[in-house]
Amino acid sequence: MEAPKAPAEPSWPGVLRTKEFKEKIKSAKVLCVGAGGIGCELLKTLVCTGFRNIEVIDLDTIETSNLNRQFLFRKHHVGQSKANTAAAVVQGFCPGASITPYHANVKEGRFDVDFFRRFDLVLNGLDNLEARRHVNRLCLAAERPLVESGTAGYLGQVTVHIKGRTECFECSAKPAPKTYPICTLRNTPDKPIHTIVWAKDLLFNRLFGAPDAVSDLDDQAAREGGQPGKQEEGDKEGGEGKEGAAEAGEQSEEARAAAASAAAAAAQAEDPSFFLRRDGEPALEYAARVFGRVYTTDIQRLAEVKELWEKRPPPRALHLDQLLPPAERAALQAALDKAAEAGAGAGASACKLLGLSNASQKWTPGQNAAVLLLATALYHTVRPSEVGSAAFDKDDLLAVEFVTAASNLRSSCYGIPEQSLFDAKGMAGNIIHAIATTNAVVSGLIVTEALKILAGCLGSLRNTFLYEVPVDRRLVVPATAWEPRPSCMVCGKTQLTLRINTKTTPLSGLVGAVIKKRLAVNSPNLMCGGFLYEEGEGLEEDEEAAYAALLPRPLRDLPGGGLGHGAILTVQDQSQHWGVDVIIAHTEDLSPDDAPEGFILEGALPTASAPAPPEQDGGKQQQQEAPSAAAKRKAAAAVAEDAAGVLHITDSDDDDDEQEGKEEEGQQQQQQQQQGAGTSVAAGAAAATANDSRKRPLDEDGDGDGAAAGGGGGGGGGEERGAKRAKAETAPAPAEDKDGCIVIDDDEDD
Ligand SMILES: Nc1ncnc2c1ncn2[C@@H]1O[C@H](COP(=O)(O)OP(=O)(O)OP(=O)(O)O)[C@@H](O)[C@H]1O
Ligand SMILES: [Zn+2]
Repeated sequence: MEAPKAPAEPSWPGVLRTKEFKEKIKSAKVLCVGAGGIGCELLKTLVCTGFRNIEVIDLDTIETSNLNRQFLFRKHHVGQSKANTAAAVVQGFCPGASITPYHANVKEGRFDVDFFRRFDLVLNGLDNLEARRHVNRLCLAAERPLVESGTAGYLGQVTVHIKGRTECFECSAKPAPKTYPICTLRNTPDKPIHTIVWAKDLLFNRLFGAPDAVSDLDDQAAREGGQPGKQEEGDKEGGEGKEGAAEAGEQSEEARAAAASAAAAAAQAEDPSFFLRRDGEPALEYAARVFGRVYTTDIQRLAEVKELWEKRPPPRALHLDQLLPPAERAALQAALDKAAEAGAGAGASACKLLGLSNASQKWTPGQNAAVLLLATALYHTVRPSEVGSAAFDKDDLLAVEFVTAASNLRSSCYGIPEQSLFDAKGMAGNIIHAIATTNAVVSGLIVTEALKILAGCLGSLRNTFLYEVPVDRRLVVPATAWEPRPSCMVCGKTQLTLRINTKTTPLSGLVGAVIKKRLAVNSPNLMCGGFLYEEGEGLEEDEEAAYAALLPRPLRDLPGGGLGHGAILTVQDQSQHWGVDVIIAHTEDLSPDDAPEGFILEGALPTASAPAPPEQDGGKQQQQEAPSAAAKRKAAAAVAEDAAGVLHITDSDDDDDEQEGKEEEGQQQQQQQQQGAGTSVAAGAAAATANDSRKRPLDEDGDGDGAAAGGGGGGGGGEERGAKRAKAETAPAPAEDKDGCIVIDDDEDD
């Protein structure tokens, strides 16, 4: 008799019950990148599942604000390395495990392809695109499977990336950096986010940041008279401000012309040294001088540019003496002296000194002025070494106080509603308040997919999405893991086209905005004919100097024939084992609306134009995924199948219309909530900076699956993928327990 054919793959989830597989879990080597909200849950879930060889990388230290959800950390850990602490704590409750921590950036050279090859699985719990893209490239180079994850409030997702079998992380387009028209930020703000971005990116940097930190915003405005500028927010590296994206390109020609005259007027009056504290100048007097310039004279000058105010009221200047009479300013001096005596240092807080203890209560204009003055003076008095190099950090209380007060004062000039410290912090830091349960569910899903990979059950792999209100009655929606996209610039073969003005764009612009930010290249190596430019470890000093000297030169005037129209630039990154060819297309007619970043990169990439806020994308995605009634029935069964061993949240019977109506209503509300929320997941393809509880769902753009606006490159392909996501499969449902949960029978089968 012929022997029955062995199944190509072990059966899922049955394989979980075998002794061999349990041994396999025990000996598997796992790399976790990130020990934050998802990472803490993940480490715990891994050891509870039986994994015993884990290495974890995280560059950060523990903040008080992490403690509400990063449950491995306690108050006494604040300030310590997340990786080291997480490893020690997990080791504490699972002494049999070997947990190796690295308090480091995953982009460091030591985490190279050989490092990645040591692992069976790579699991990401990161919060920014740049690091995610870097890990993706290393996993491809090392041929190691990657399970990616992201959460934002109640939203979350887990995706599986196996070279040659499923999409790589970069097959789907990711969001382009959000842009705000600079003329709006500088001259005509009309939303709280505009004044917050102005306070954070312009005024904060101008007073406390590195000398070049603000030049992007200032120079560009002066040069171009209001061309939209980049605005990247979010995590350490990137993020997104929700309202900005939709605004890029809102400006009419007239508004731009008016902005040009305003910018020219401002540029004329501009003397950067004005904002520096003079020798011997008392800190509070300096702060008052800045106040007078920013909120009195600058506003008065702007109000006089008539063209700007044809369709809106002009701003009203503020006068410090009216807001803060001299007696009150004297009290500020006493508070400042007290802080200096106490050696307040990094913990200095203007609010504490002023008794403003309720972070949810809006301040009066006088209180805003007091906070602004005191925060500025505190920087100079108790944190002087940081002046000239500070960068805004949402976890730095003094920085948040300064930004809140500075933006509120500007808002009151323009009749924009002021914000509480709590809300301003959320907007400045692009915070979506993290939900511990979402992180826990996501970590469970990561481990589920990791187990399937380890077991070789590749046919059972799923990308899974968590929603805030049921989509088709489901909060957890699985989809078959998508195939790689042949045109992907990372795992496939594609050439990109870069439309850029090669006469006026310097090499520094190409390297910074295109190569590093847009392409997420870590250590660029650029070649074209006789032209060569390199960065990274191992360069001699004279080489570094020679390359640095090329940076200010316009592209087409570079040595070796230049980077003019038709040139093919080969971009390589040794640290990522990755490269791509970029065809240069010279163009002089890029409008700020079409190319807010000053260039257009085409190919298998998102375009920079009109990126949609993730919240909106989330909504669109849900709409697009709303399947037909037949698909719904299938989907219910698919959930049952896919949820085996994971979660089962909804029943599949009683298919009544009333319920459907409620769900639709719920979805609409969810979309509205997401679109209208005062906080946002940061976008920022390369930048990104989505800090926070600022969790980013990886598909925040949504355009990779044809759902979102601005998805460049593969429209048709995108739709197909969207359809795939919605596609459900049928299979017999495993038995449920009385709570509707499907549980794995954990009995030994021997
Ligand atoms: N390049 C990187 N290398 C190593 N770790 C990184 C890198 N980028 C981000 N991380 C880590 O990924 C983790 C992401 O976790 P999470 O999103 O919870 O952020 P968080 O900073 O802990 O939270 P919050 O932003 O709300 O304060 C962080 O601990 C962060 O330090
Ligand atoms: Zn790819």
